[in-house]
Amino acid sequence: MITVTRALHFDAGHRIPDHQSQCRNMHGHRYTLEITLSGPVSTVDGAPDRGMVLDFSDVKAIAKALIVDVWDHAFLVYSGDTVVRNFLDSLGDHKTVVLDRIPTAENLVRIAFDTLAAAYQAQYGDRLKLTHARLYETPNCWADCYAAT
Ligand SMILES: Nc1nc2c(c(=O)[nH]1)N=C([C@H](O)[C@H](O)COP(=O)(O)OP(=O)(O)OP(=O)(O)O)CN2
Ligand SMILES: [Zn+2]
Repeated sequence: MITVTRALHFDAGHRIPDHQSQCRNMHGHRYTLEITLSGPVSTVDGAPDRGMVLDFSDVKAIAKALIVDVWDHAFLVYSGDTVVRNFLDSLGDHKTVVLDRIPTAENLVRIAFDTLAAAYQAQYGDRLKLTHARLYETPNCWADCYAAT
């Protein structure tokens, strides 16, 4: 089995409301999301994806539509973070994404993985499997989510 990995980048704001240190402040990151799919390499004569598991641009298309375009230049806020939600609401036309969990790297990569696993499955069936997603919050800090085996 071969895997292919595509990296995508986006900028977003967040805060960790109960954090003991500086991450309780509203701040932003340039996130990197890495998507890894596994599957057989196409051997279909004349097929545009011959020799590929999946064209990198097709890996990108779904992740861009469902995660990057939704989170890019948004503020990712926990639904229970009432004070910040009220502030963001007061701004009117602001790109805010309300999440059902605190926007740590761990929770964000889980949301991304679950969203994308369902989408790749819907598009490509059992031919491909999302096996791994990695989300970098900073160049030094990231979280991984793996498919259940
Ligand atoms: N397990 C987690 N720990 C932390 C998370 C997280 O999502 N999961 N998030 C943060 C902060 O939001 C921030 O992203 C990390 O800041 P920091 O530790 O400062 O990361 P840097 O790469 O900038 O490290 P420096 O030492 O400042 O260079 C905190 N913890
Ligand atoms: Zn942060």
